[in-house]
Amino acid sequence: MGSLLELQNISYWYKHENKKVDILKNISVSFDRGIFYTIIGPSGSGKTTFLALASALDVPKDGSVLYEGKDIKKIGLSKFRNKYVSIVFQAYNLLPYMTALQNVTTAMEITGSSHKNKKEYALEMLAKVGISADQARQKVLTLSGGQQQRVSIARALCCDAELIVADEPTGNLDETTAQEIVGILQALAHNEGKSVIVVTHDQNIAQQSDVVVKLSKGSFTVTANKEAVHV
Ligand SMILES: Nc1ncnc2c1ncn2[C@@H]1O[C@H](COP(=O)(O)OP(=O)(O)OP(=O)(O)O)[C@@H](O)[C@H]1O
Repeated sequence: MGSLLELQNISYWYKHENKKVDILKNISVSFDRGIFYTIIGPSGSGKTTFLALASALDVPKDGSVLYEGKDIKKIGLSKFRNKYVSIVFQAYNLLPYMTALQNVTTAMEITGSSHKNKKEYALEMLAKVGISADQARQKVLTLSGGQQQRVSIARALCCDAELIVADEPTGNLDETTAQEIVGILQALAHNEGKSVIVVTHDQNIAQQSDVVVKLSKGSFTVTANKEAVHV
């Protein structure tokens, strides 16, 4: 089976005072199901830009992004964003005055989820990431940072995308809670066959991932932490 997501000869640059500033130069990386990837690199190395291209929040200046071998432009960028990829943000991006459950069911409605009983499925996804039925009925404002990030992961799961991308998902959390969130993301890859791509500054998280993509000065290196993983 081919890769789930493939970035082919991707380049990205910004224009700054009429000069071209290269951020990513001719990068090719593939992402497979069942693998937990981390993207690391110094501040400004283009990690967030990379994730934005992988999740169609932006388009590369050069090169293409393929999903199951098909150019995501052909799939349609908004359809790809809605149906094929789920994004977890550092700042959770939940609707604060809604309950955890409403946050998840609202996302299911927006993405046109085909689940018949949305509430039941949302509760199941929330339970999977450690949010009880009681907590699910609380306004997210009243939940801790770690609980809010769990809710945002449950929201990411509810649209059944095989590809989950996360930008510094543990950036606002203490070490213990961060480790729990990493455990959840790891389990999604290893037990549920998702392709999980996490941008992080944290070396400890990178060490726990299966494959590390390191960005530096526009170029990149890919290292497998596990011998069984081909890169
Ligand atoms: N809209 C923009 N216009 C010009 N330059 C930009 C723009 N957005 C980002 N950049 C620059 O592109 C570079 C890469 O940014 P990016 O956010 O992808 O890096 P990063 O590795 O995620 O950084 P950090 O770890 O600090 O979040 C940075 O130098 C940033 O200043």
